[in-house]
Parts: sequence; structure tokens; C-alpha cells
Amino acid sequence: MSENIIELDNINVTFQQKDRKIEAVKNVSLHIKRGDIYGVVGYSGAGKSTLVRVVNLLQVPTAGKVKVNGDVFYSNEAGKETIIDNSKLREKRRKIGMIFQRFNLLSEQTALENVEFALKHSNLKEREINEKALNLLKLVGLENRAKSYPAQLSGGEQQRVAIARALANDPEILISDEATSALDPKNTIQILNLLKDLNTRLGLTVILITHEMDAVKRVAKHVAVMEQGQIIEKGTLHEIFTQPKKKLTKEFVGGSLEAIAALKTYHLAKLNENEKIVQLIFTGNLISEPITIKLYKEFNVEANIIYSNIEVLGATPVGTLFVIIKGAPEERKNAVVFLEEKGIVVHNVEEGELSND
Ligand SMILES: Nc1ncnc2c1ncn2[C@@H]1O[C@H](COP(=O)(O)OP(=O)(O)OP(=O)(O)O)[C@@H](O)[C@H]1O
Repeated sequence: MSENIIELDNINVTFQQKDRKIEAVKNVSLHIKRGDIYGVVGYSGAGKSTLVRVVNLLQVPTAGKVKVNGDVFYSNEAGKETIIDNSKLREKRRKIGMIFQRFNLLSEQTALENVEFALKHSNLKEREINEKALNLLKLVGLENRAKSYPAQLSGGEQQRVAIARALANDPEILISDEATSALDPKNTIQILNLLKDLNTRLGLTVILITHEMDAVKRVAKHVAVMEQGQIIEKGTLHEIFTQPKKKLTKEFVGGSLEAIAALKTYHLAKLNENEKIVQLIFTGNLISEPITIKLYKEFNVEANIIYSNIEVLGATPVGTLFVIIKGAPEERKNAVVFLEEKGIVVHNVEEGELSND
């Protein structure tokens, strides 16, 4: 197991507005391993941006502990507040790049100059700065657009320049705050693929803040779901997608949740004595197995599929089936054991869970 590059413990952020107190982040703990791509999802106002701004102390928390790359940036526990000194923080912040929904490029400067700008305060000579900036543009696939101004570039290209600029000081962490939210689907995919590529090639740890589960599904390895300032659920991408527990998570993951609930209600009401509804979750290779035929031939259990769906998580296909299985109780039990032994997650669909809480 690699070590944690980010440790946020019991973080609170409270804003005081006139006579109103806004608790933007409430007692959040989040540990992120080096080399991870950690997706933080939630609707607007959930506290995602405030939480990630705590990582580089752009937002100083009200309470909790912030540790990045082994350095305690901030701690306020049991009434004792400690904060990293400013010059050290400035130096440490260079190792944390950020990209945003708005690309924030300097409009009067070319793509190359925008990247060079981030190296102004480095110890490099002018020629080295130029060389490094060119290499960074190459890394993001924009070597041919070095002399273009932001207005001459597409949204996706401008975000690439912003990424090259964010990488200028060789950061170990890249925070992407809704970086693909203003892009069309094609550019979104290209930028997400670029982030994944940088994660693999440079070992960059990426925090992906987004309200789009599709973005998370494509690249994240871990996911936290935020609602009203709290992390309500977290886990691996696979866990969050295949076994979401909270209603909001199911909403993000499921899409057609209401349709599924209606479908289950409809079928549950019509079940005969020897019938049950089960949800089967398959991963990877298992998807191509002729499961229903095997259940019938080997266990005398009929399987009638009432809903099926395939998602691609990262590069792995994950299938979900809702199936009515029909057979004597003992045979159904054996069939379920067989499925579980194959690595299929089997979940009994019962009356009580239809509210999707
Ligand atoms: N500087 C501030 N002063 C007062 N309230 C703030 C401040 N920054 C954020 N908030 C409030 O804190 C809450 C969380 O905001 P935050 O921007 O972190 O949410 P978010 O999940 O990132 O949503 P969005 O994607 O819309 O930015 C909101 O209610 C917001 O209005």
C-alpha cells in the first residue's frame, strides 16, 4: 500500500455571513493515497470546492487537521491552532496544481507565454523556461499551438494549456475543480483521458471535483459523495457503483432509479410462491458467461431477466441484471451459492428496499 499524500481529518469550514452561519464543510475526513485519482461528487453547494481548497489552505478550515505530503499545514485540535508559515506554504503550494471550469488564461498572452508565466519565479534561466514550457505543451498535445492566443483555441485546448500551466512546477497533486464542466462531451473525454494519462505517466495524484458521475466513472479509482457539507459515502469506484448505499449515491449512479423501483414494485407484486427477484452484479469477463442457461441445466432454476445494464468503470465492464429466479427454495439457494462462487454479487430484492434509501 502506498502512503497517504493527503490527510484531511475532522475538517470543519464555517462561514459567518451577517447573522447567518454557513457550515460549508462538516467534520469531513478524507485520506488520499499517492497516485490515486479521487473523485469527489455532489450537487452544487455540497461543499466540494471549499473542501479541496482546504488542501492547499486557499481556505483555512475552522477546525481539523490538514497534512499534505508529510507536512502538517494546519491543525486545530482541542483548541490549539497551528498553521504552516507563509513562505513554507508558498513553496509547498507549488507542488499542488489546480485547474478550474474557467480556464483563467491570460488573454493577451500566447499558449506558450501562459505556461512560461507559471515558471517566472523559478530558478530556471529564460531559455530553460522556454524549453520546459514547450515540453509541457507537448505533454498535453498542443506543441503546434504554442503561438496561439486563448481566443484562437477551443475550450478543450484552453483547458490543456491550463493543465500544462498547472504542471509547470512539477506538482505531485493536481486538483481539478469542475475542469470539464464547460466542455462538450468529446473534449470532456479527451481532458479526462489526459488526466488519466498524466496520473499513469507522472504518478500524479488527482482530485477530481465534479457533479458529473460520468467523469468519475471514466477515470476515478476512489470516490467520495458529498451532500450538505458532509461525505455521506466513500469507497472504490467499483464499490460505489455496484453497491451504493445512500439515496444520493444511488441517484448519481443509477440514473433511471425510479424506473427500476417501479419495475421492482410491479414484479414483486406478481411473484409466485417459488419466485424471488435478485440483483446480479457481474464484473469483467463474467459478463459473457451464459449464466441463465447454466442455472436451468444445473440447478433447475429458471431465470427471467427483467432489467439489464452495462457500465464501463475505468476500462472494466460491469453488468447489472434484475432477474426473477424460479425454483424450489433449496434449488434457488444452490443456484445463488453457485453464482457467488463465480464472483457474481447477488443481492435479494425485498419489499422494504423499494424506497431506495
Ligand atoms: N467565501 C464564502 N463565504 C460564504 N459562504 C461560502 C463561501 N464559499 C462557499 N460558501 C458556501 O458554502 C457552501 C458550499 O460551497 P462550495 O462552493 O464549496 O460547494 P460546491 O459543492 O463546490 O458547489 P459549486 O460546484 O456550486 O461550487 C455553499 O452554501 C456556499 O454558498
